[in-house]
Amino acid sequence: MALARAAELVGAVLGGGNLTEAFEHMLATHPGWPDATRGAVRDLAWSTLRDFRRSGVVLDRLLHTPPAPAIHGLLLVALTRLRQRPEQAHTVVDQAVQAALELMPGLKNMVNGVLRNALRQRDQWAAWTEADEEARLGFPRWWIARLRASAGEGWEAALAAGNQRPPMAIRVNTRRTTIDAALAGLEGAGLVVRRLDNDALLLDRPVPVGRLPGFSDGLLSVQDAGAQWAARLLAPLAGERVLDACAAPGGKTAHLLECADVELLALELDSLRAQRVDSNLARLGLTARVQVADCRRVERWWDGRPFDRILADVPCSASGVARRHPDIKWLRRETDIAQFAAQQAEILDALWQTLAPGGTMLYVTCSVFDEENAGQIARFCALHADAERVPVCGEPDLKLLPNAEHDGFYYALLRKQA
Ligand SMILES: C[S@@+](CC[C@H](N)C(=O)[O-])C[C@H]1O[C@@H](n2cnc3c(N)ncnc32)[C@H](O)[C@@H]1O
Repeated sequence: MALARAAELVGAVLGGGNLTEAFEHMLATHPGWPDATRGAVRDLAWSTLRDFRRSGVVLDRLLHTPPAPAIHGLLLVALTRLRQRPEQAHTVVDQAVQAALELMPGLKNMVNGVLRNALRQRDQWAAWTEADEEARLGFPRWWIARLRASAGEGWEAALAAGNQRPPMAIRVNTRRTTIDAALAGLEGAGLVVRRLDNDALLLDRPVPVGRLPGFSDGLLSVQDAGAQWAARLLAPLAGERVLDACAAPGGKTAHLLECADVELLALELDSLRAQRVDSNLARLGLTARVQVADCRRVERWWDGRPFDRILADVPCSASGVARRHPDIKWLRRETDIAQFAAQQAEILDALWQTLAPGGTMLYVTCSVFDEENAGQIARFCALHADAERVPVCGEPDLKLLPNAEHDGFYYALLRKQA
């Protein structure tokens, strides 16, 4: 059953769909699924898509043309499973044939034949993978080239980390508890936790949020450790006017409000996503004004009172979080990067007008590509003579590449001359 449902999800992505949306839709149509089923389907679909091209190179040897997305998805899922559980080969093939019967009965024999053929050539898989850069590194060729150019010598480790299951980190709501008390609570619940430099609490392995003591009472949130730099770096002070220009789902909005009593305006373009900001804040006992707006259309939302601090957590390629959203590897095109960069430039230029002289703006992406990061900030500073760079952790900017502790992020801090 898990195989057929995961195949549908992978097939949806092969057809150009969004993985998270497809999964949410599937859960909505199967409300009775136990946690174990949800987890199994998710794990299989996500790991298949994370293994970009590894199963694809095997299929390329066995099929001249790719079949319909659902069956193509099924073959990729089954090959991924065969790599994960070689000792269960016959069970996996039988399950795949059952899944084919359900998805496209006419292709049952083809699925059986391809998988048995693949198994007969299993000792070749490693060599086929090794000979194909995309399969060996698990990312599209253009992505590898860009990361190599942007990240220096850390590029290969960043790709390897980007193929792993992501870590899980906790943010403590310091309005309701202390870091020490939260740490003790997590350890008391049998979890192994490490406190990082920015007070993010890193779990040794992901757990369902239901296992986090105090989650429903708003003591804790799940937020990647890399994302927990934003509020620290922007460092708002009590009484300041703060703009969070691209806010949903509201992780950083909440963190800013946990740090200081500020007057915060949270803007979000997508009205459905804006509701998630409201619900996150409600769980944590925090308040802000949440407004659905395009932050670039300043004349539509700004009352003319300048902000002391602005968080610009802009839309981006999300190349730093691909292990959480592995459909990105399959769906992004290299030409998308210039489009994101153009959109980011518009956002930065628009928001700058609303920043008070002497105020600071934090630019954030979860991208690992220079064009969206340091290149974007260099462009901005060249155009705005009143912008000065503020060092971040002693460096011009903070470039976090994905690793075992955090996802990939970019941070740059700008001050408007007084
Ligand atoms: C990287 S996400 C923000 C994540 C969020 N800051 C957090 O930590 O939870 C970018 C968000 O910006 C929104 N967005 C994109 N373009 C926008 C625009 N022009 N104005 C306002 N929001 C925008 C997207 O819908 C998306 O929710």
